[in-house]
Amino acid sequence: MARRELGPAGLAVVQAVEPWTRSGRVRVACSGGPDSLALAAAVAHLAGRDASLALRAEALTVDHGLQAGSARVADDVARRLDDLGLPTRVAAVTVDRADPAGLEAAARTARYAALSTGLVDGDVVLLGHTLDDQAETVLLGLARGSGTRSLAGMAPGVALASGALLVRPLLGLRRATTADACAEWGLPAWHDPQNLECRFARVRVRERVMPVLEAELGPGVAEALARTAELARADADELDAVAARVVGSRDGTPQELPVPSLSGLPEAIGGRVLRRWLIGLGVPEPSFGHVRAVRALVTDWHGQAGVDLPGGIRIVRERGVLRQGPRDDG
Ligand SMILES: Nc1ncnc2c1ncn2[C@@H]1O[C@H](COP(=O)(O)OP(=O)(O)OP(=O)(O)O)[C@@H](O)[C@H]1O
Repeated sequence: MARRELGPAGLAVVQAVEPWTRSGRVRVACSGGPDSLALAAAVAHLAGRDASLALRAEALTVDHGLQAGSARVADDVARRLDDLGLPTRVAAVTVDRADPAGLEAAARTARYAALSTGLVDGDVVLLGHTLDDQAETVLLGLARGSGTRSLAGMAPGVALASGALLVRPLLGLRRATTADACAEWGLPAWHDPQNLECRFARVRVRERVMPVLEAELGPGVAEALARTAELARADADELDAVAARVVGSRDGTPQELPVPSLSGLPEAIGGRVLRRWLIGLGVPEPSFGHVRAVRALVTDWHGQAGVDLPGGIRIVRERGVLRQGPRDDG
C-alpha cells in the first residue's frame, strides 16, 4: 500500500500531514473513523518512503469501554493499521462516569490522557479533526452566544506539559476529502453509530443544519465558518495576552485584585482578567454569568453581597480590593 500511486484526495491528506512527521515520535490518534483512518494511512504512506519515520511512527486507538463490543472494534482498527505498516496499540481507559462535566467530557479527558502518555519534547500526536468539525464547533459556539475564545474553535496545535505537541493537521481539509482518500486507498472506515444519534447537538448540526446552510447560503459556508475560527483565534490570543499581563504575578495568582486596576479596563479585557483570575483561584470553568456577576462588583458597585462560585469560592469586594471571602453557608 505504501508504494501505491496517490490519488488527489490521498495526496491532499499526505501534504497536510507531512510537515508534522519530520522529527520525534509521530503518534496517530485513530478511532477507525474516516478522518483518522486517512490520517493514519497518510503517515503509513510517508513511512513507506522514509526509513527514519518508519521507526518513529505509531498509532494509538483508545477503547473507552462505553459501548458493547468496543474492545473488538478497537482491536479491528489496530489490526488494520498494523496491516498498513503502522505499529498500533489499543489503550483501554476507564472513563469516570460520575464526572460532573458529563460522560462525553469524561471520555475526552481519559482519551487525551492516554494519547499524551509517554511522550517527550519534540514528539507529536496527530488528531483527525477536519474543517467540517471546526465549522460545526463555530456554529455551536454562535448558538450559545460565545465570545471569541470559544468561536476560535479547536486549536491547530497545543503544547503539552511534556513539550510534545498535539496537532490537527487536517483542519484545512473537508471531510469529503478524507472519505475520498480512504476510498482511494481501498480502506473501509468504521462509522461510529453515535455519529448518527440526533440527541447530540453536534450531530444535528452536521446532519441537518449544515446542509440547509450550504443549500441556502452557498457551498462555501463551512470554509467561511472555519475562517471565522481563525480570525477569532488571532483576536482572542491578543486579548488574552493583554489580560495575562494585567493579572500577571510572578508568584502565581494574586490573592487580591485592586478595584482601581480593573475599573478602567474595557469590557473585552476586564472580563478576561477576571476569568483568568477566577480560574487561578480554583473556580472550575467560570461561566459568562459568573464572570459578569464578579465584574459587577467593579462596574456596578452598590454594596452588594459577594458572589458565590463553583468550587466553593466566594468573591467579595472589601476595602477597595476583590478577594475571596467566607461562604455564607460555611
Ligand atoms: N477512540 C479513539 N482513539 C483514538 N483517537 C481518537 C478516538 N476517538 C477520537 N479520536 C481522535 O480524535 C479525533 C476526533 O474525534 P471525533 O470523535 O470527532 O471523530 P471520529 O468520530 O472518531 O471520526 P474520525 O476518525 O473520522 O475523526 C479523531 O479524528 C481521532 O484523531
